[in-house]
Amino acid sequence: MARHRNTADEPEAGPWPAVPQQSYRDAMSRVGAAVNVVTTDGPGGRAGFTASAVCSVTDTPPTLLVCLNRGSSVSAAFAGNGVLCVNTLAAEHQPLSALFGGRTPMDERFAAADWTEATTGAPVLVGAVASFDCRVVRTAEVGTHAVLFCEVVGLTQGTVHEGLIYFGRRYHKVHAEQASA
Ligand SMILES: NC(=O)c1ccc[n+]([C@@H]2O[C@H](COP(=O)([O-])OP(=O)(O)OC[C@H]3O[C@@H](n4cnc5c(N)ncnc54)[C@H](O)[C@@H]3O)[C@@H](O)[C@H]2O)c1
Ligand SMILES: Cc1cc2c(cc1C)N(C[C@H](O)[C@H](O)[C@H](O)COP(=O)(O)O)c1[nH]c(=O)[nH]c(=O)c1N2
Repeated sequence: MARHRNTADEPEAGPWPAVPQQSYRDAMSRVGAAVNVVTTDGPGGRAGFTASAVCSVTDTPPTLLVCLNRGSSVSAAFAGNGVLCVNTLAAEHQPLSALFGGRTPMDERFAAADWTEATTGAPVLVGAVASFDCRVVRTAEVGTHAVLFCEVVGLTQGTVHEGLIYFGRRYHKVHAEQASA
C-alpha cells in the first residue's frame, strides 16, 4: 500500500528512516529547472533573488508558487511588499543568476541589468523569456522555506529564443525555434 504523508500543517513522524539532506540535494540536482530572478518593491524595499523552485499551480486563476528560504536576506522585503515579479531568465542572463544567487549587495544585483516597473511596482527584467507580475495571495511555511502562492495580475512574453536551464549544478542553454513555441 502506498505510504500516506500528512499535510505540512499536520506533520507526523513516519515509520520510514529520514532521507539525508545531502542525498536529497544530490537527487534534486538531477531535476532540471528554469532559472528565474524573482523581484519585489514597495514599503519593504527593493529586493530580488535567483529561484529555481517556481512552478505553475493552476491557470484558473493563473497562479504560480515560489519557494523562498526564510533565512535569506530578501525574505523580509517579500513579506513586507506582498507583490513580486517572476522573471524567467534568457541564456544571456546567466551572470545575473549568479549575482542574484546570494551574497551580493542589492544595488549591485539590480545595476547589472535593465528594468522596467510592473503594475504592482515590482521590477521587470528587460529581455526576460517571460515575466509574471503577481500579488501574493497565500503563504505556507514548510521547513526552512516560505511557499508563496502568487496570483498573476499581468505578464510580459519575451521574444528571445534562448532559455536557461539549471541541471546537474550547471547552467545549460536551450533553444526554441519560435520564441512562443
Ligand atoms: N529551493 C532552494 O532553496 C534552492 C534551489 C536551488 C539552489 N539553491 C541554493 O543555491 C546554491 C547552489 O545550489 P546547487 O543546485 O548548485 O547545489 P546544491 O547541492 O546546494 O543543491 C542541489 C539541489 O538541491 C535543491 N536544494 C538545495 N538547497 C536547497 C534548499 N535549501 N531547499 C530546498 N532545496 C534545495 C535544489 O533543487 C538544488 O538545485 C545552494 O546554496 C543552494 O542552497 C536553493
Ligand atoms: C540556480 C539557483 C537557484 C536557486 C538559488 C540559487 C541559485 C544559484 N537560491 C538561493 C537564493 O538565490 C539566495 O539564497 C538568495 O539570493 C538570497 O541570498 P542572500 O541571503 O540575499 O545572500 C534559491 N533560494 C530560494 O529560496 N529558492 C530557490 O528556488 C532558489 N533557487
